Amino acid sequence: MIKETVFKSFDTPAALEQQLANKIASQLQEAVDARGKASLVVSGGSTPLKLFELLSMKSIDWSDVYITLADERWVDVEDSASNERLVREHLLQNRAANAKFRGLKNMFSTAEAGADMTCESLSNFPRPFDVVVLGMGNDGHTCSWFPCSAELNDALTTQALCVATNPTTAPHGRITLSKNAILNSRQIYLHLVGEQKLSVYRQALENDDVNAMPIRAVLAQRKTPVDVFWSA
Ligand SMILES: O=C1O[C@H](COP(=O)(O)O)[C@@H](O)[C@H](O)[C@H]1O
Repeated sequence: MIKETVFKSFDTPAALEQQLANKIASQLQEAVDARGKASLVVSGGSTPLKLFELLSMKSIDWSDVYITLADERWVDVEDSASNERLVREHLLQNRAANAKFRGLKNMFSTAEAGADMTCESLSNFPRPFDVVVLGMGNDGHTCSWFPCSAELNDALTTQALCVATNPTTAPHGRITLSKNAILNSRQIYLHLVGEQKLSVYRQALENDDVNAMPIRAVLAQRKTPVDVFWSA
């Protein structure tokens, strides 16, 4: 059984997004005030779009904020499946247009071939990350740590910043930040919407088998605070 830490429940996605955007913005600004720069790691998928839009309108020193992704599908950055495209269209706009974004995809034809360059490009990114926003799939994956992928163990154990993965139950080769990279952060938020995600989350708390549900690698650790934000 994994002991739950902070779980915040909201009646609507809009109420959640409002509060989470406020928290993230104030933590980023505090980081800028304390250290001159801040770093934010965001996830892709369908859940965070409205959050991105709210965040993009916050009045903080965006030119001192560095943003990257928790994972990326190895597709063209214009592709509808690209997480970078989502970030460019929904987050790097309004006031946040001044943020410094570093994507994970590069010119190599596969994630395996491009992984070293992606790790290298993140090597001088401000760390520990100030804020990491994770999502979770209905199979218990987070980032691109898929239960089905042969590279899961590598993603959960390597000291490298990122790893190429090839999920068999989801489309596209991918690049993902490693567990060590994700946990080297000051605050992690897990952003969940809907009853199905709640039920998957509750199931994840039942035991600590990370191979079955990789989100457990985040939920079971106590090194980095994890606040779960869930809305109906
Ligand atoms: O494949 C992915 O899925 C998860 C969850 O996505 P959602 O559509 O259910 O919000 C996401 O967190 C991850 O970044 C993405 O690449």
